[in-house]
Amino acid sequence: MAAVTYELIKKDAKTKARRGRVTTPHGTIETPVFMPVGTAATVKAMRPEEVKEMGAEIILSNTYHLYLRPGHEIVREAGGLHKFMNWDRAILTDSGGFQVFSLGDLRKITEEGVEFRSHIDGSKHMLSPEKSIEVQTALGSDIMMAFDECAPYPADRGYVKNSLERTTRWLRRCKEAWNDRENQALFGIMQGGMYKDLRKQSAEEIVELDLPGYAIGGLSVGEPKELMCDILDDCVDYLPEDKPRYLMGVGTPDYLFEGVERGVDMFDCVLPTRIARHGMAMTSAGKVNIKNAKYERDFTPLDPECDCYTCRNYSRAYLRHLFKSNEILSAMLLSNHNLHFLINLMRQIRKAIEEDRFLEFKREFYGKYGEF
Ligand SMILES: CNc1nc2c(CC[C@H]3O[C@@H](OC)[C@H](O)[C@@H]3OC)c3nc(N)[nH]c(=O)c3cc2[nH]1
Ligand SMILES: [Zn+2]
Repeated sequence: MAAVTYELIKKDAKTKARRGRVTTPHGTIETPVFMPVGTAATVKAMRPEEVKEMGAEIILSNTYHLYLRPGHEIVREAGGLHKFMNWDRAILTDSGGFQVFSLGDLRKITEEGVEFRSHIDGSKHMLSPEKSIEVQTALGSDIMMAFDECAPYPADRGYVKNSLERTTRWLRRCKEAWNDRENQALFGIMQGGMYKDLRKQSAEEIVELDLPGYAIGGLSVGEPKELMCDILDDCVDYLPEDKPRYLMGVGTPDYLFEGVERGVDMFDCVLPTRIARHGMAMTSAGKVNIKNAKYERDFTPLDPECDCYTCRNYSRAYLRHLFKSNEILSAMLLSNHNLHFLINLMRQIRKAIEEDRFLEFKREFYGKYGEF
């Protein structure tokens, strides 16, 4: 029995949006889904009970960060990531490919893998397909991402073609190193930059390996939104209909709608918790910078349409006070709200697809949310 399976429940009548369910060894995931990011084995400022209470069925963590600190052997000795971080639902781990290119002090890419210096202490390391799978096996995540190169944007066609072909060779090596297939799934990652023919080539090469799920990588890397949507218009369809499709690093509400509309099932983004720590909230009436002086005597909830713990118990004036006073509770309360907001938005999107009113819901949301 494969570790991860996908069931298509309903397709939207007017768009490629689809409602589905992913089954994993640590429970099922209703899709489309927004996955909270827990890079260093914690969803920042949140206790697992709170993340569970808001309805999250899967969270993400990161090979690059956990390999460098505390080290995957320590997590293995702790009984794996689920035990270590007290999270008994599903976990997806990224392979480290993206972080090596965006965080580490990049030394060089070879056919073998990538040599880099740790962003923590400058020590030298090598991540390869085999090493990435070894680390993710030690972490015990339900879904392991293949070790890939996320091509930079912009990048010329020749570079992108060579890079995607190496990523495919790395994926074959990841599949060779993938052993516990009953308990851990391996997802391939499509690359190909902003070149539709290269996206098709990458998709054909990775789908040939018949993996349990596939991600669309190499996007949300600084390209204009229109360009990302244009690429997605075609490349989602290059992936099989009976497997989950994960768009990596996406995103804010508008990007979630655009991705769902084009048939994407899974999303992740660090923004909800990252902007929360700077006092920026996502609300049904658009973004709110709670540090703004206009909230000094505003004793109404952050978002009157939100039923999260923060909106039920605290006022904007109090949240502003916490941020102005640099209180730790500020990050906790606003992270809770922002995650709840996105998880709740996906719940409403799933319901809209079930009721064949996805486009109407999207228009209604855009009308209220204002500028993104
Ligand atoms: C933000 N835009 C973006 N993120 C991306 C990530 C990291 C997500 C991962 O990195 C962390 O957030 C930066 C999250 O923890 C997430 O974990 C899975 C990608 N990872 C891989 N392996 N390949 C890609 O092509 C890729 C593209 C991305 N575009
Ligand atoms: Zn709220």
